[in-house]
Amino acid sequence: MVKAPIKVVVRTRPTANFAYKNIQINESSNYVGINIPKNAESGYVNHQQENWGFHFDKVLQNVSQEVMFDVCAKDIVLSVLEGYSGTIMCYGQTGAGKTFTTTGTTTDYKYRGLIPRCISQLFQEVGQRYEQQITVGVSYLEIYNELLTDLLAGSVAPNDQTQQLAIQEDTNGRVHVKNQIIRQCKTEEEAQAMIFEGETNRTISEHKLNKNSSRSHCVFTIHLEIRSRVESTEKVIISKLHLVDLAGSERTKKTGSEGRTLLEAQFINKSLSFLEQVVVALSEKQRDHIPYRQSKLTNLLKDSIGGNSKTIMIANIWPEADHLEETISTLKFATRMMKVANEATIQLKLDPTVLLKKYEKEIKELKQELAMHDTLANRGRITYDQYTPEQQYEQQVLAKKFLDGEIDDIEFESLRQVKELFFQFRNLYRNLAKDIENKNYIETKRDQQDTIQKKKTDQASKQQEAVGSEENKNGFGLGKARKDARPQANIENLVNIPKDEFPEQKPQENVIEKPGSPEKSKLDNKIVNVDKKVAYQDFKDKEGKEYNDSIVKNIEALKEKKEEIKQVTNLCNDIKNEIENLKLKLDKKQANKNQEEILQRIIDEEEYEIMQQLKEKKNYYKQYAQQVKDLKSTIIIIDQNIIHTKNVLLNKFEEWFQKKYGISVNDIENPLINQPSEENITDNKSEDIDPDALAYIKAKKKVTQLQKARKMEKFKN
Ligand SMILES: Nc1ncnc2c1ncn2[C@@H]1O[C@H](COP(=O)(O)OP(=O)(O)OP(=O)(O)O)[C@@H](O)[C@H]1O
Repeated sequence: MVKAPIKVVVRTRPTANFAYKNIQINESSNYVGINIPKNAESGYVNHQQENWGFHFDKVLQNVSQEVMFDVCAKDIVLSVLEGYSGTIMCYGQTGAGKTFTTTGTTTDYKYRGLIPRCISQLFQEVGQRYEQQITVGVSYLEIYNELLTDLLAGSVAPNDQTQQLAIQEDTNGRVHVKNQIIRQCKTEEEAQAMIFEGETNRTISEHKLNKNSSRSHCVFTIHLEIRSRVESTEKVIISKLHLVDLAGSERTKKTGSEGRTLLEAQFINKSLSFLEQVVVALSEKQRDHIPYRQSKLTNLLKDSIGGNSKTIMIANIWPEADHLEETISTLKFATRMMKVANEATIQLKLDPTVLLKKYEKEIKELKQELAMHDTLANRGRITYDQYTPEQQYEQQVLAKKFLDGEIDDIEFESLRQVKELFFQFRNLYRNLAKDIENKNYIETKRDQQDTIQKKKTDQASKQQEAVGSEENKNGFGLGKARKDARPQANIENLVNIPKDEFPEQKPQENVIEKPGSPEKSKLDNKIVNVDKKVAYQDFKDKEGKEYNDSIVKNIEALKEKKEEIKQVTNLCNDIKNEIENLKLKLDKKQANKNQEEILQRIIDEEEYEIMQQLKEKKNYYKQYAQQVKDLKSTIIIIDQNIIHTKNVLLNKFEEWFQKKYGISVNDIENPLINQPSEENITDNKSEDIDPDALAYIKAKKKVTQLQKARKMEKFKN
């Protein structure tokens, strides 16, 4: 942002009748002095001012058009190409050389004015700025009797009401002219042609002082749109260069205007006096209201005077004795103008095409993200802190359930959770791999022991057979009788206590029992007489009742909670679908918008209604999702309670069994009866199956999975 006062350059019109007695010009000190001797008719006591002295940024006398351009326009053109808007305006009495300065003459090339010279320089610069794509547009307006006329709109009558254009301000306070024609010019020639087109359409009124003088204000504007060719951005720099040829500032009485011309002159003076008021207001620091809206001229030049433009005013004076008053008036106004500070800024706009592409990309990415977050229970609470040990355990339980097939789906709440779950899966995989290794080791050991044991048993049988034949010979036949006495049904009906749930049996490597020895007989008798299932049921009804009841109660509660979570999940899904539908509706509405509506973020009633509904549904979704979350935690807790109580019950049963029968439950090797197949076990049915059987199945399933994993690992290696 550059804050700088408006620059003022004084240009004198060359004349053979220069008022040397009255006007003193010092170009090196940029000074203009005026002396008007006191009127003798005013008497001895005369307060009439005699001398005026003015200092300006530059005072130019008898300079060429080229020098004029170099001093006043060259830098402004360059800064317009940088993105700053600029204004060069010519002010002065009729005939002082405003049009000559602004447009110049068509008779001689060297007399061309600022507008054609600016166009030339601009196109030269544009041709050299390869890294930028610069679009040049031209507009030409005339303000005549407070009416705006577009000089590029064909030939129009000066006061044709239908040609009225409107001055508007956008949301950034930038001034625009509605319905104004901006001709895009690709070449310098095209742009130069616009000057002539405008000139032919310019309204010229007959005037007493100068036939050619204009009674209107003319604003020629070069519009630039600068895009970078190097980086892809939706930002477009927009800048304007106004070249303003103001109407003559002379007073009405002097022109001797009559009728229609008088009306014109009043309008001119009015709009110039409004311009003066704006300048006065801006030059006084304490003034906060600037009366821009009083006239079309001040409204149109709002950016140029006290706004965000780099502005130069050229005060054209006609240094002849006849025009001394007008000269003083022009120089006074010019001095005021020097007190006005402008704050030049680079103006940007967003290119709708690039912006649309960017939005499309953004929408795509957001949709992906949304899909990820769709199940997010509480969107506002995404955090990226580390999971606490409790949370990690929760995720571990979830991962286990998923691996065990207890749940088929995981509702992710955040990316953080996805990450954590991945860690947990890895941990589980590592642990399982270790387990498999250990189990394989134990199994190999067992096989070895079994082989040794088998060999020994075979030997013992042979010996026993030998003894038996001896006994038969003696008429006892005990061996066979004992064998038959073992009740087969009882063996099969032994209680279905999973072996895995009891402590691992230590391999009894050194126990070599002689068949028929007293210890072995005692053990065999015990096994034969104990029905595990009956014993376990008996235990559960009496000593283990408290634990068994707790398990039953928990299983009931689990059932209830599972039903509840099912219902709330359904509700959640319904709301999710409703949200999806509303979003689709909203997308559709937004797709039907035009670019202006998108840029101005215009929302109609229906869209607002959809947004409200969406907000409401999202709140409901949050509540239900929270309920699901709470229920899940409850279910996990109940599940853990069941497992824990079951372990306690089984341990107590083992103690009780040992006490009662003198052996461990594990000493009885028997298959489970009515063993449900793994395939038949589903979450829904699991509550109807004996929990112990279920635990066994799960354990078995786990081992199978471990073995599968092991195989897979071997396969991969
Ligand atoms: N610096 C100059 N060198 C040569 N001729 C000039 C110069 N300034 C003005 N003139 C001549 O003076 C005449 C009046 O100038 P011009 O039409 O530019 O005045 P103006 O201020 O624009 O008047 P109006 O307010 O009527 O538009 C023209 O013939 C123009 O060629």
